[in-house]
Amino acid sequence: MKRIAIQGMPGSFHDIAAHQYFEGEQIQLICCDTFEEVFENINKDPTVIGISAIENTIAGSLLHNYELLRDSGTTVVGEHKLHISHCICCLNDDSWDTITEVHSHPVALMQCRKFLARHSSLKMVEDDDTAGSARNISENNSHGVAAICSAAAAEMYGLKILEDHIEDNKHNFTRFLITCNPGKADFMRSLEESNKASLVFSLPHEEGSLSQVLSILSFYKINMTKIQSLPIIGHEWEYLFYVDVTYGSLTRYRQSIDAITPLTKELKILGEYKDGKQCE
Ligand SMILES: O=C(O)C(=O)C[C@]1(C(=O)O)C=C[C@@H](O)C=C1
Repeated sequence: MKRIAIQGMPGSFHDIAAHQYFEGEQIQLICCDTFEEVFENINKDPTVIGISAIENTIAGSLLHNYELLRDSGTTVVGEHKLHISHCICCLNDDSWDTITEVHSHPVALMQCRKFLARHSSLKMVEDDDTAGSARNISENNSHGVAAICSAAAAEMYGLKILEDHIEDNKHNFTRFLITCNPGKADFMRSLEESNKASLVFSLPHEEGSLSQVLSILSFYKINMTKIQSLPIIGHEWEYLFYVDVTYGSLTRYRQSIDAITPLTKELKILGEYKDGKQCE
C-alpha cells in the first residue's frame, strides 16, 4: 500500500490526481492542511510519496511550491496533468437568492474570476482546499454559504450544484509533481524511461548569461518547456531560474547538464522523470 501525502481533503483535486496517477494501485492518503506539511511528511517518513500542484493553465505557477520543493531536498519522480472543472454548490435548501458567500481554495477562485465578477455580490472567502470548503458547509449546515469545488466533491458532501463548469476557460489544467525521498526515486521511476527534468540554478549578473545556457540546451537538442524565475530572498534583484526540459536521449541531456554547470551557480537537478499525459 502506497502512502500519499496531499494538500487537501478527500474530494480535492489532489485526491483526484493521486488516484489517477496511481490508478490500479492501493493507496492511502495523508491529508495535509498545507504544502509545507506534505514535504514534512516525506522528510519524516521516507516511504511517503507527495503530490503537489505546481502550475495551472489559468492561474499560473504556485510559486511557493517551487521554493518548498528546492528546500525540501525531495526529488521529482513524475508529473500528472489534470483537467480541472469547477461547480458552485450549496446546501439543498439554499439557492441563488439566499447565498451571500463563496468559499474555496485561492487558486480555484482565481480560475473562476469571470464567473465571480458576474456575481460580485458574493463575498469571496479563501479556504484550505475546494473539498474542505464543501465539507465545512455540509458539516456545519452553513446556510447562505456556497463552495467552489469539483462536481465529485459536491456529491461526496451532499451539496446541491447551482452551476457547473464555471471556470474561465474550459482548457483548465493543473500540473502536479510527484515527489519522494531521493533514496526511493529509483523504485518510483526508471531513469532510462525518463524524458523530462526539472532544474534550478542561479546565474552571474553578466551579459548574456541566460542566453548562453539556453543556447547550449538548444545545441544538445534539449527542449525547454518552462522557465520560472523567483527572487533570491536577501539578495535584491538576483533570481533563481526553475527550468523544465524534455529530451529524447538521456546521454545528450546529461552532456548538456555538464556543459551548463560551469556557467551557472548552485545548479540542482530537482528530478528526472517521464512527462505526464493530460487527463480528463
Ligand atoms: O483545493 C483543491 O481541491 C486542490 O487540490 C488544490 C488546487 C491547487 O493547489 O491548485 C489543485 C488544483 C486546482 O488548480 C485548484 C486547487
